[in-house]
Amino acid sequence: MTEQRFDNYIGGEWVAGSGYSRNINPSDLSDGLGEYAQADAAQVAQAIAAARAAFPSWSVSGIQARADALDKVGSEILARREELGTLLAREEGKTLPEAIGEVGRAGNIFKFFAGECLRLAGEIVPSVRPGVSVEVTREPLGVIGLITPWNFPIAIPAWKIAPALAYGNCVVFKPADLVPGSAWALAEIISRAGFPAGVFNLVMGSGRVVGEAMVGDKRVDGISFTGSVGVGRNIAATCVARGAKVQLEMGGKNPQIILDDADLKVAVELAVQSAFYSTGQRCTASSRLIVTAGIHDRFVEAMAERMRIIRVGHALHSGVDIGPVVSQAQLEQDLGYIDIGRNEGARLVAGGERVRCETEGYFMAPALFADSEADMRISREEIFGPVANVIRVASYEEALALANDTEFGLSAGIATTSLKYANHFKRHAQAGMVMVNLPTAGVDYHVPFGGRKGSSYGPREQGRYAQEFYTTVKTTYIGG
Ligand SMILES: NC(=O)C1=CN([C@@H]2O[C@H](COP(=O)(O)OP(=O)(O)OC[C@H]3O[C@@H](n4cnc5c(N)ncnc54)[C@H](OP(=O)(O)O)[C@@H]3O)[C@@H](O)[C@H]2O)C=CC1
Ligand SMILES: O=C(O)CCC(=O)C(=O)O
Repeated sequence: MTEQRFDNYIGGEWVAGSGYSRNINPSDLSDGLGEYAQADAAQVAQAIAAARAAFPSWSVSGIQARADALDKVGSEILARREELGTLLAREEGKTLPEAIGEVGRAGNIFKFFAGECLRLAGEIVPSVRPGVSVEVTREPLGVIGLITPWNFPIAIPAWKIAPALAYGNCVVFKPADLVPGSAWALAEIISRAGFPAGVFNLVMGSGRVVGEAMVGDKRVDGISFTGSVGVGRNIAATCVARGAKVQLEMGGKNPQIILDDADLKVAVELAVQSAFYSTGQRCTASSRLIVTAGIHDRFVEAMAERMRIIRVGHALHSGVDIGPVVSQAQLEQDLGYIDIGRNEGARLVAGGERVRCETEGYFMAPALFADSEADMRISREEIFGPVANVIRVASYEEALALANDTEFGLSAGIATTSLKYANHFKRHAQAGMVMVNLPTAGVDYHVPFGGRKGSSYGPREQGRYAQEFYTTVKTTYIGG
């Protein structure tokens, strides 16, 4: 039976791809979600031209119209949360409750930025010259290329598309080839929300073809990217060379410190959440559990006990805690790190093997290593799967030093009942986001998101801080 075909959206029209690729359910490889268009470079150029043509009038469009359209998108996403969550869980493999939660987040983001349209403010400041006044205002950046990863198929697109449109930009959006279904559903909602033709365009296809064509095109004024460090750095190099604005969200090797005085139950629960939920496929996941000696053995034992009741299975089945890994390549990467950890001399406490379920999919048991050292590859490299390791330290000071000893700086967590250590950590953790007695993953949608060092580049995403990337500042001097 032939599967339904889903086309690109360019200049207000649905346009057939130059080819199609099949979207497959990682929980059940016999389940196809449809065939999704693959754009070629010519179609990308067409989408950029449509966005450029729409920009002059959209950039000065009324804020009420923008707010209404964004609010409509948000309302429809929220109303269809279960259906869209099912689609998302089916194509990406996170569990249904996680997927419905992500869809809810996407809906709320559109509603938040509907409000932000009305709140964009400027400044009037006195001049140092008599008889002159100075205005500082924000204007849209222009045409923005958005490149998103597979691990949050609707929330990450939402937190890039909504602010881009709210502040008057036109968008060319390239979702990850592994998860075009949620992106297409979002585009379809946007196509009916009242945005003029060309303001929003969807071009599906591979990073090598579609992504590179967008990044290299001089008519694209800015690129916002989330994904791997290697791809992000190449994108930045191209953008900087041609003077385009660039915003990157990349990897993490987020530390989770557990101090002797932590509540053991709280510590275990947040470590399980940070390391294994969403199959560990979050840039905010923690795969580095840094534990002080006084609680270390009790913590490892309690983790092993807790992991025994984690249920791995089909993302749509009830009672499942952790769905499959997203793809064969990612599964091989995760299992490869199990071998690397073993070969480095770390002790595998639990999990790490493939799991057979009633359907054929990319299932693996979450894995915990102990007795690992800070300089091992499993302690330093982002794994992006359900694999965590415990590093024993003697003191809070050693824990903090290790937490900061990484090329990344996205999220950092501490489990402690000590206000003194919590406050010190909050101040000295070299990360964009700090979590006290909470998992390193799982963030709010209305406050800044992003990191330091190798994790991020450019202005923060989300909340009102998003305007830093999606607008450009103008200073106007007015004489008498
Ligand atoms: N920080 C995060 O949230 C994420 C981090 N990662 C990390 O990256 C690793 C690999 O995942 P992967 O999906 O391959 O990540 P990538 O960085 O390859 O993909 C992210 C996005 O960039 C696109 N892309 C790929 N190559 C190019 C290019 N040359 N020019 C422009 N765009 C491009 C991808 O397209 P397409 O996939 O369609 O080809 C996708 O849309 C993971 O194991 C994990 O470590 C991955 C996902 C999210
Ligand atoms: O932890 C979260 O809520 C967000 C994580 C995220 O954005 C990511 O993994 O890319």
